[in-house]
Amino acid sequence: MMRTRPLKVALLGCGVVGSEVARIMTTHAADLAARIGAPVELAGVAVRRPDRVRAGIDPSLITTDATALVKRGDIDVVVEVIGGIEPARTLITTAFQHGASVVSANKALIAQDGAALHAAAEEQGRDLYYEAAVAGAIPLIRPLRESMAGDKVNRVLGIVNGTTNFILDKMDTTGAGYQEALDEATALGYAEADPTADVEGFDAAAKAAILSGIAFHSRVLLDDVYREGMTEVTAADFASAKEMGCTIKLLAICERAADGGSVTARVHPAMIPLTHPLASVRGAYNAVFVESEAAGQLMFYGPGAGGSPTASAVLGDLVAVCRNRLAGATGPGDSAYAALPVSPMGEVVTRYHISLDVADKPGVLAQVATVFAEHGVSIDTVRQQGKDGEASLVVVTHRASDASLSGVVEALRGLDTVRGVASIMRVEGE
Ligand SMILES: NC(=O)C1=CN([C@@H]2O[C@H](COP(=O)(O)OP(=O)(O)OC[C@H]3O[C@@H](n4cnc5c(N)ncnc54)[C@H](O)[C@@H]3O)[C@@H](O)[C@H]2O)C=CC1
Ligand SMILES: N[C@@H](CC=O)C(=O)O
Ligand code: NA
Repeated sequence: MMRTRPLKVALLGCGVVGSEVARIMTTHAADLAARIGAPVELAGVAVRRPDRVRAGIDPSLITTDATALVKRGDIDVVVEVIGGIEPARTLITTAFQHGASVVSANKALIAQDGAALHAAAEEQGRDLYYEAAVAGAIPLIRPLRESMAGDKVNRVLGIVNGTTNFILDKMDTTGAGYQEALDEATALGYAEADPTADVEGFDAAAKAAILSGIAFHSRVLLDDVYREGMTEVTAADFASAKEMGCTIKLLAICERAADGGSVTARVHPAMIPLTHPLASVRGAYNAVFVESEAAGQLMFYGPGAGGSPTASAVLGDLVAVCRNRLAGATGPGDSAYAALPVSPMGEVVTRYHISLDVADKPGVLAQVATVFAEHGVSIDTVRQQGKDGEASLVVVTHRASDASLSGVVEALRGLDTVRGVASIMRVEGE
């Protein structure tokens, strides 16, 4: 039966995502009410620039005082789409204290303060949902938290940042320059307020921390995630990748150690074979593989960024949280009981593609090969191209630990015949 008294929603932030949340709430009001069992009313919209024209939003709902809005006491759900750590963190905490549940898209905040925010929600008997925070529209948090709650996840691997995938895709397929592609991604609403978060891998690392925590029922913080961005990926790297039948993607990889006693989480560019499903993930799309003991391999794919796709995930959470409120219940909260430690990057084992500038003279190849052998790193293939006394040497290794590879690189830099290490890239997905 439909309840007549509406559930009241406060929207914090009305930018790329917030404006789409407001639009869908208005245009789909009747369907949302039918699905929830009560009307959902936009009761206030906190913005920074009140003079801006906001189509479809009653101007009387607009306020610049987000704190007063979350303190009103009659708000059932606060939707936080401001982004950043403060004032978002204080506003969410205040919302719980004043009886509201919270839906957020804020991966930076959840990765940093998720445990404290979950505790605040639990203390007040309220919900904290954030499906939009990881991989935009793709249902990933709830499948991991709920659908897979009876299974044992061993690995989560994928593309979780739309902006960088958009840029890398453009660089690879159209030869576009980095800045040009980034400007386009920003104009399309994919990039963070400060796109450094995207291109330097902080956004993907926040998502990897959230995913690892949920997948492995452990506390994984942003600082636990090894991070390399994609700003140093060059056209030459794409050319090398092509020669190997690969392309380059910024990947997030969260793994349980073989002995089950620890986990690792990392974000870095990697070469992947063109035949791998991740290679055909284009534009701002994301795709994530989840490997678990009972289910085997699952793939989640869809739009990872953009106002409307992200609003879809926010609205899904809003419906879930509203249903919980009507039932007088809360959804599943934080789960970190396994408390698995996070191992350092040195223990990660994978393959490497190393490009060296070397002197083009007899014995260099043997010298280089000896360095690899001395560090226990086995070589898969070597390709050499010589020109005017200089040569480039491309070495692809078998699986080796990151610590061993670092030892190799340091030793190579010490060789007179090695003029420079032009690039080092991990090779995944084989
Ligand atoms: N744009 C996207 O594709 C996605 C964004 N997200 C997340 O969603 C959140 C919002 O992102 P966007 O909408 O893209 O950002 P945006 O920058 O377009 O919108 C944020 C809005 O919040 C407003 N704001 C800032 N401080 C405020 C305050 N104290 N009170 C009221 N309003 C305030 C800003 O003026 C801006 O209009 C971020 O946490 C972001 O990481 C998550 C997934 C995808
Ligand atoms: N800036 C982010 C937005 C979605 O999370 C991205 O590009 O993926
Ligand atoms: Na999602």
